[in-house]
Amino acid sequence: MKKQRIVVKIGSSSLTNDSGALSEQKMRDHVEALAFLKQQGHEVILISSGAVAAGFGSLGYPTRPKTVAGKQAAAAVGQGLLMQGYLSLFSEYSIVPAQMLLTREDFYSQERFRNLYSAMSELLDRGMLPIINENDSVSIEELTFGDNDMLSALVSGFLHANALIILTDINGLYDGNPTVSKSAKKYHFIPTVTDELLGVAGDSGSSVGTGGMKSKLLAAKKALSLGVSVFVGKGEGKEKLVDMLAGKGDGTYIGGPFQTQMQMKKQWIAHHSQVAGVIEIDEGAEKALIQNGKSLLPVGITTVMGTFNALDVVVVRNQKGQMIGKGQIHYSSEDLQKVKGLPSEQAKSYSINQRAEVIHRDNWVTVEKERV
Ligand SMILES: Nc1ncnc2c1ncn2[C@@H]1O[C@H](COP(=O)(O)OP(=O)(O)O)[C@@H](O)[C@H]1O
Ligand SMILES: N[C@@H](CCC(=O)OP(=O)(O)O)C(=O)O
Repeated sequence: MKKQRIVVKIGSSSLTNDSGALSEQKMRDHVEALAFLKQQGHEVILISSGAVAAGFGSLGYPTRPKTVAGKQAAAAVGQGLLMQGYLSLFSEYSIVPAQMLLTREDFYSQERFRNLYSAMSELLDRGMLPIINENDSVSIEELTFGDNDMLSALVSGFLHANALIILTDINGLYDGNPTVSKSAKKYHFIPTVTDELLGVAGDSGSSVGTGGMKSKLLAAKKALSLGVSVFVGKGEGKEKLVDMLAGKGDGTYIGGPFQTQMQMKKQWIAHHSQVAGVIEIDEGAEKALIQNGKSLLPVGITTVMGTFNALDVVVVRNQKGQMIGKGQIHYSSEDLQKVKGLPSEQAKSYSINQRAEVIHRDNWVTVEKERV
């Protein structure tokens, strides 16, 4: 099989024993399978939960803490224990893990996003095995991922992974929560994530997991939109991940292998950037952007709303007030107010790169029309 880039996410429930503490036996099983996958020549990125589960006992909590401070303290203790476990187990295969702790903000800023990409590429080029978790002990509550499902989807998208494997304590998605309904039936393959499927996916069944099957499906939906197919399930033994990759896994396959990959920058513009303002364009400019695949020029701009800097991302709407896309802009709002409606020759000295385009076609993403 051709060398592939595989992101594997392991949930807390698949790393802990009945009392909620880290299970060395479970970790050993995962590490053996990850090492085997890597030995087949694939690039492997691990998203591992388990920091809170690993740490709460040492802090004297009887169960997984519910408060933010409690979880952050537990993660601060547990992340070290988790990595200690991985370092020692991977050393048996001469694999060097590299810890990366991320927050949601790392996906908002293009500079951080770019840095993250370079660091990750360097690690992979040098044969390391990145192990990613949310930076729980510093994450601000409103900005947390909460569980690592969405984080794994975003990472697999921006790394253009060939597959995202989400390992959990259940062998896939059922048409009802199987811990509640014994007659629930398993889906082996779903081409896409519909609202109906989201309706049957419930919360976590365990005291250590967060988000349950619902958050896995939401993550799968995001991964599919970023061009990555997903598997959700469980397994045991050295060959479990290789089997999952080969379509022989015990779980649910979501999407297919033929999803198109968006360019990294467009992906960032479409899904991770924060919108800083709105501009309105005339009909000629709309046609040039949408139908002719051209860049947006100052002459087509009719209205500028909000305060933004050059290189921020803005929403573009048409004369009917419909959002038609998003793009990275080459003028600040102040300068765009001055040059809107002007010919390119007169406008270009105000742009960040002295070129006339307001949004270059390479930095433009068309979206389905919606009202803004
Ligand atoms: N429709 C469903 N199909 C399968 N599992 C479901 C469903 N609805 C809820 N669940 C629950 O989701 C749990 C897995 O999620 P979670 O506990 O968050 O795991 P993890 O720690 O791996 O992220 C399962 O153990 C199961 O109880
Ligand atoms: N970042 C947290 C993950 C929280 C969590 O429980 O996530 P998950 O088990 O993936 O549903 C940790 O390491 O404990």
